[in-house]
Amino acid sequence: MKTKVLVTGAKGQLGSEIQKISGSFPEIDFYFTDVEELDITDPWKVADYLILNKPQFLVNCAAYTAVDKAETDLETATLLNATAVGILAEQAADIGCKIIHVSTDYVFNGRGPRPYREDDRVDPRSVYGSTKLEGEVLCMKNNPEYMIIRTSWLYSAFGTNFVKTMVRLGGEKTELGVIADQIGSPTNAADLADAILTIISSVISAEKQFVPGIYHYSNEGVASWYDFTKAIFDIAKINCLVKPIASEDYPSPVQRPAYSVMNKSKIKLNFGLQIPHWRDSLTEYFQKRNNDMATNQEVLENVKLRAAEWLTDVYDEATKAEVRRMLSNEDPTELIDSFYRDLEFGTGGLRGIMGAGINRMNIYTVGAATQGLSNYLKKEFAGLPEIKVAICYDCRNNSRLFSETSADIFSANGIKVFLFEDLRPTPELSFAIRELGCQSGIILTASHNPKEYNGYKAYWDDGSQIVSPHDENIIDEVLKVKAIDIKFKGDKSLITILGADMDNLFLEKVKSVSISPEVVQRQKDLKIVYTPIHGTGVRMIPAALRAFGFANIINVPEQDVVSGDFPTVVSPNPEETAALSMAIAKAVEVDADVVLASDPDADRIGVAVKNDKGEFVILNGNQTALVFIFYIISKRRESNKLLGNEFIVKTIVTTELIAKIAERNNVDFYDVFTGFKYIAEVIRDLEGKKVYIGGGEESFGFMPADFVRDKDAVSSCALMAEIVAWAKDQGKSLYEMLLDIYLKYGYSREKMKYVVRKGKTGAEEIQQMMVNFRTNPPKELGGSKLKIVKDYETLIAKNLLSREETKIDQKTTSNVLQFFTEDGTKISVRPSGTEPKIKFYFEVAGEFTKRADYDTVEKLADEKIEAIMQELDL
Ligand SMILES: NC(=O)C1=CN([C@@H]2O[C@H](COP(=O)(O)OP(=O)(O)OC[C@H]3O[C@@H](n4cnc5c(N)ncnc54)[C@H](OP(=O)(O)O)[C@@H]3O)[C@@H](O)[C@H]2O)C=CC1
Ligand SMILES: Cc1cn([C@H]2C[C@H](O)[C@@H](COP(=O)(O)OP(=O)(O)O[C@H]3O[C@@H](C)C(=O)[C@@H](O)[C@H]3O)O2)c(=O)[nH]c1=O
Repeated sequence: MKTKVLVTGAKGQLGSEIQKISGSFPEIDFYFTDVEELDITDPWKVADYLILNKPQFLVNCAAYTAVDKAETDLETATLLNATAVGILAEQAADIGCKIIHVSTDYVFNGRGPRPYREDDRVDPRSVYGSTKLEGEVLCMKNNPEYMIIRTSWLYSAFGTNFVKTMVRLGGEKTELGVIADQIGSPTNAADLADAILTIISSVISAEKQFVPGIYHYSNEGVASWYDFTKAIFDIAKINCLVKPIASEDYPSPVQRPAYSVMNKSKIKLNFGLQIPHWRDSLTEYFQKRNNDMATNQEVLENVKLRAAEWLTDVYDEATKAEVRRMLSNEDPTELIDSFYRDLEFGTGGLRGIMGAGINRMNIYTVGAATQGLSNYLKKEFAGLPEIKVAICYDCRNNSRLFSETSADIFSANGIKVFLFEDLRPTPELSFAIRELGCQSGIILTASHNPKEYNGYKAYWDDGSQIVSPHDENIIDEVLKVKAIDIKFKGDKSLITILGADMDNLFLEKVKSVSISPEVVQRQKDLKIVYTPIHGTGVRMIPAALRAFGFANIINVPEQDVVSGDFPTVVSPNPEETAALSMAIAKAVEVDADVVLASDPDADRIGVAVKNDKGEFVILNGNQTALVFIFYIISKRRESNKLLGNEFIVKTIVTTELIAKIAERNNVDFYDVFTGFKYIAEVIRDLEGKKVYIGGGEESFGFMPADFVRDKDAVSSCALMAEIVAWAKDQGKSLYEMLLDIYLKYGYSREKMKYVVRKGKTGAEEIQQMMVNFRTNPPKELGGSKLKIVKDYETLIAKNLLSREETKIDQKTTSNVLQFFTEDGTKISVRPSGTEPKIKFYFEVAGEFTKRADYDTVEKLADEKIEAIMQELDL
């Protein structure tokens, strides 16, 4: 699970720099807020936000920084720099969240004879300085887990600051007087941002300790404002004469400290930081700025040309108006983002932010996808008298518009369309494709992405997402389509609306997933809290639970509201505690047996259960899959429903315990590449020969039956409730049952970590990492010898001890490497196909023989994973 870090004042200089580098800290889940999202002076909003999102760290970058203005605005400066800090610190402490608060050199009087140390006497000489000091005091008092980082003379590419003012004045004037008797250390906010995140990261990895206290951080070196200006003009090649002046020659409401150099030994020592000299950092600042400007100019010209094409009559008026607005906006960011590349139709379909432009989800990009798919279907199924597709959509904004547009386009191409009357879960689409004998189907959904996104997934005639060779072929067709080629004018006679009839057929099938109806009957009052997190699950999952026989389904009314804005959550992702927090609160209130959740398109499932301390904890994806497989096999065995021709499927990065359960029970099992389309492929290959009884992967997805050929949260929620009922029937909780599984089959702990490397150089770095792992695999991991290396690119498994090589049984190759050690550790490495990431999946075994040892065993396993991560330099 990632560590959650809340950043307040995130649109200021420092906050923006933190945002800019946040991608390099994949272990952190960032929550960026500024006054619109979280006004830190509002105690109620702060309390709600913290309780809902439960960050582990809070970095406060919000402040009143207008030094002169503060002199006549004591009230606001105090509220923001002092009172609000006290509130943040206190409320953070209430939820066990550490606070890193940023303060200033202006807390000193500026008469120091040597660089200020953290414990030197404070004596602010301005309202800004004294309110910041008050904030420090309240922060320390209200949260024992605090770090105060005092910095000085910040500048950055964002916001207004001394560097930007000087560049502007230098361009306007031929001569400038700048104070030479005030000495300090200019600080590039990018360096401070990096220092803060490095500190947090090293605390997360337990490499360093969070030692509460005050710390000083600025760039190395000393300068007067005059020296600083000279350097700015020098580096930026600005032709303006700088003259040194005295403080009294530059009258202002606040006389700035004469000397505010700070001693930084403490922060350097405690966290091993290397701090750049201010002059080097300033040079780098201008280099970056120049590079950005040059690239931006080139990109901008190109983007403007592409945007101009969207002003022709092929596009509707609303779209044209939107493009005109972007073109006339002084800030070109939105225009660039919307037009700098084509939104890619990949093997998983489309996914992107909604809006006008070639890199956005809109009726033209969706239209091109549908037109391309139509062209391919007509070639591929030319021999059929009729081609049929099913269309489904989720709760997202525009999902309905995009599905209706697609229905028109398919029908305009002579294809028969079955369109759901209203939102429905992804698994129901998969079912409907099979039930209606369609050749293809699409769903408009962006799964659990943020609300700005939408997406388009394409399915084949077996109800599975498209696989090779159709995926590449469809991509080729889509790439050929131009806006003018899209046939938007639908043929309504070819469009049939699907509704309750299909729902009933689907529910009948879902009901057949139940293995122990008698247990459900006995435990029909099981208290189940269920949340659809504003998505499609609300349509079918409570109905599925009732169809199984459960009668006590407790909802979270606020989250039953269907909405593409996901108003009660930051991210509608059922694997995140924040998304489940309302459901868990409800579960605590009613003392529920289980919390179930589904993501917006109801393909993925979240499960929370009470642990031995009575707290609700979320099962990870491996645990969920493990529980399902354990139950399915055990229960089938118990009721003589294992006939010998059954099989299960998991993905290669999913826990090996599942394989163990299958092996010990003589059930065939297959290991496939990540993605349910590969699980579906195995089912297709074994159709009529063997019986599929379940399959899943670590990504919180499970597929209990083959009438759906994708992740299915509808059947999964109902079956998970049955499992909880089964455990309860034996006087156990699901948590206890999970521990039983570990006791019987062995304990393993899993974790995933990804490393982000952006841009062209990042992609090269990721490739290089894979090359290094291939040519020079680690000899030992976590104190145990490496035994087997599986390379899915060559499909060869090497036993390093016996030197034996065996072939891996997979239909295609994939850029994945796996390391297995003698003591049962498995590490899988694979670059993401769609994002600038390389993913590492860890699984370590543990010695677990007594329930009472569980916490210790888990802790040891976590430590082992951390140690391996360090060995791999992650
Ligand atoms: N700038 C400097 O030279 C130095 C700054 N510092 C300290 O470093 C920290 C970061 O400074 P810097 O990035 O320059 O500050 P900025 O002024 O650039 O950013 C502060 C941010 O806080 C936001 N904000 C204002 N009111 C609220 C509110 N009620 N709730 C939430 N956010 C709010 C501001 O929004 P809006 O702009 O809309 O008001 C702004 O985006 C501060 O603590 C500052 O005191 C220390 C030494 C030097
Ligand atoms: C524009 C200008 C400023 N100056 C002087 C005035 C002042 O003493 C000094 C810096 O001016 P500024 O107003 O940019 O600096 P100021 O806003 O005081 O900067 C401070 O901001 C707060 C938030 C902090 O915490 C401090 O560390 C410090 O960075 O430069 C000149 O001498 N000539 C000029 O033309």
